[in-house]
Amino acid sequence: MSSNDTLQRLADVIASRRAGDPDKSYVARLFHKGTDAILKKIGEEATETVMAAKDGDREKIVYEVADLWFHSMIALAQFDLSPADVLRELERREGLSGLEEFAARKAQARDQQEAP
Ligand SMILES: N=c1c2ncn([C@@H]3O[C@H](COP(=O)(O)OP(=O)(O)OP(=O)(O)O)[C@@H](O)[C@H]3O)c2ncn1[C@@H]1O[C@H](COP(=O)(O)O)[C@@H](O)[C@H]1O
Repeated sequence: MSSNDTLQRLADVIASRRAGDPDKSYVARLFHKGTDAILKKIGEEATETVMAAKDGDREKIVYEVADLWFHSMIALAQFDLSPADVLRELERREGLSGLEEFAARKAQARDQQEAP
């Protein structure tokens, strides 16, 4: 079983919770609270990830990144997106050096500024 399958299975459960009962499901409750509440959780989980990493606690890093991915997936669903969309973007970037991509973006911005 691939990790893509795991992400997609979780995405399916998350999608099924959009019409769920907020009293019976954590995900349904978060959807019910709305976008700001979802984004707040992402901020919290990102901070907790940073703190775990600063402590060098490998087990905690995995735990917090799982929380971060999970809440990011709820945000994706909130905007009708899925892990497949993110994986496609990562695949598009495959083999493209981050430094080259950065330089290309800078050059493009410069060209746009200089255009009459
Ligand atoms: N992967 C997860 C998952 N990861 C984390 N969490 C919940 O996310 C919350 C994380 O919040 P915190 O760490 O901040 O802990 P907290 O103190 O409970 O939250 P706050 O009071 O601080 O807001 C906890 O309540 C966790 O239980 C998750 N809840 C659900 N899932 C998956 O989603 C599925 C659907 O869940 P329900 O919608 O609850 O049925 C489950 O079967 C799981 O597969």
